[in-house]
Order: sequence, then structure tokens, then C-alpha cells
Amino acid sequence: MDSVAYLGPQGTFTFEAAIALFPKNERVPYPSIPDVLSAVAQGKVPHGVVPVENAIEGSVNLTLDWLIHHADVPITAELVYPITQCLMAHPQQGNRPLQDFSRVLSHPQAIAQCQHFLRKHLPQAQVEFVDSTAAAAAKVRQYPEEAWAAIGPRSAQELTGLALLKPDIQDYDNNFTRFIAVGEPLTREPSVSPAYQKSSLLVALPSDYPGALYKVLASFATHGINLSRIESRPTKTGLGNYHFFIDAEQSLDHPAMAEALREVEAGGCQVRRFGSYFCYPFRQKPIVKTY
Ligand SMILES: O=C(O)C(=O)Cc1ccccc1
Repeated sequence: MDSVAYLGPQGTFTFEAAIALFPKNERVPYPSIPDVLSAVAQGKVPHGVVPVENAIEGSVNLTLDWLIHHADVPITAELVYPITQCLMAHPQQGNRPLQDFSRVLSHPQAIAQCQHFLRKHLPQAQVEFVDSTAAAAAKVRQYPEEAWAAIGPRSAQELTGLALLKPDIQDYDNNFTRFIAVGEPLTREPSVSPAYQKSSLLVALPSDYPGALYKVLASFATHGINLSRIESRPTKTGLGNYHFFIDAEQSLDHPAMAEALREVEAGGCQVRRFGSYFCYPFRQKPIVKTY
């Protein structure tokens, strides 16, 4: 069975997303987002799952930049998945008042989603960023004597046997994250039904002149294509140089899309196509305890 690389270890949000997108496949944890994308790009695994955007904190720039600069892999599916963060600690530290914790560990996106909570309840705690929420939980588990806490999903708390200090600590409701699958096309249906088809593109403008981006947007508009996301990322060639990561709610082989892209390219833009794929809205949380 085709295996799936995901941002691990077991118990990350990406682990849950990988279960929802690839319920029957073998899943292989990788310690970082670049490791997942590179494993797929190098053909070590046919599929990968990584986070790409969060409703509160925005883009996962590491994912976008690695896709743009280092891993030439198509996007094959998207999952929109609800995120609830909990605060956990070693059972030996479970009765400690929150304000006495000296350190809080998590993935930068998770820390960013709980800024207000941390300022209010753990103002003394030093923040330590790690590669994933479940890696944070695993590290806290290794240091029973330390007054350390981790932020992450309930599955990480359950799998590591940490004490649950407080559930639902994210600052805003409606905390959703988009995860993408990359690599070979999906051979089986995920455990959720698709909502609609979309495409992802990277558009580089020919040069900096008035209306360059406007012309690109106009081509999509005149062909009736709805853009659901436009993210400027530095090209890394100099300050102020950007290209645009664009999501369009249309398949690449649709005639209107093909015509819009022909126009954009005729205008001198370079367009990279990451592929067309289905977006799967989350319906029911997978049960991770049994995995
Ligand atoms: O570290 C994880 O659990 C991840 O999957 C990355 C992440 C972190 C915070 C919100 C969504 C995804």
C-alpha cells in the first residue's frame, strides 16, 4: 500500500489530517515540513501531507517556500480541518498553577494561535519553538522535573500520556487549518467527501510596472474565475521582489481557466501550475486513539 509522509511524530494535527485524507494507507512520520516535501520530491514516498494555511495565523510560509524553491511536487488534495489547542504538562507537574510554568513549547503556528491565553495565564513562561506540536509534547514528557508545558492537539496529549491542564486555549473560535496532500494522485477516496475543485498557481510578473498585477487579476476576472487566495511571497532575489501564490476555484483544464492562463502568459508572466485537486471539508474528527 502506498505510504504517506506527514509532519510527525504521531499526534500532530497533520497526523489527524493524514488519517482523514488517507484512511487506509501506511503513514510515515517525518520531523519537519521540508523533510516531508523533500521525501516526496525525491520519490522516497508517493504521498505527503503538510499544513499550508491557518485561519488565525495565515500562511505556513515554510510550506509555501519549500514548494516554490525546493520541492517540485504537485498538490493532489486539500483538507480543511478544525484546530483546537490544549495545554498539557508532565503528570508530575499537573497540579502546578499555570503562572508557575517556566517554559511553553510548541510549533510556531500553535503558539501564535494562543498569544492572548499565554500573556494572560503563563506570562512568565519562555516560549520554545519546535518543529511540531507532538514533538513539543514528547519533549515535555522527557523532562518530568521541569515546569514545562506544551501546546497541541488532544491526540498528542492522549498519545504521550501528559496531563491535560486546559482544553480549547486558542484565542479565536473557527480555528481551521488547510492541509494539502502532495505527490502522486490519490488512488482511493479519503474518508470525507469533496466539496469543489480548485487549482494552485505561482505567478511571477515580467517586471515591476504600474498595473502588472492588476492585469493578471483582470484576466481571471474577465473569464469568470474566482480566486480564493493570493499570497505574495518574496522571490528571495532582493528586497521588494515578490511572486504570487494563487488559488483559483476552477480546474486547470477548464476552457475558461486555460484561456485566462494563456492571457497571463502572453502578458509575459511566468506561471507554475501546482495542479488541480479536490478540496475536502472536514466533517468528523477521526479517532486517533486506535492508531
Ligand atoms: O505541529 C502540528 O501539529 C502540525 O501539524 C502543524 C500545525 C500546528 C498548528 C496548527 C496547525 C498545524
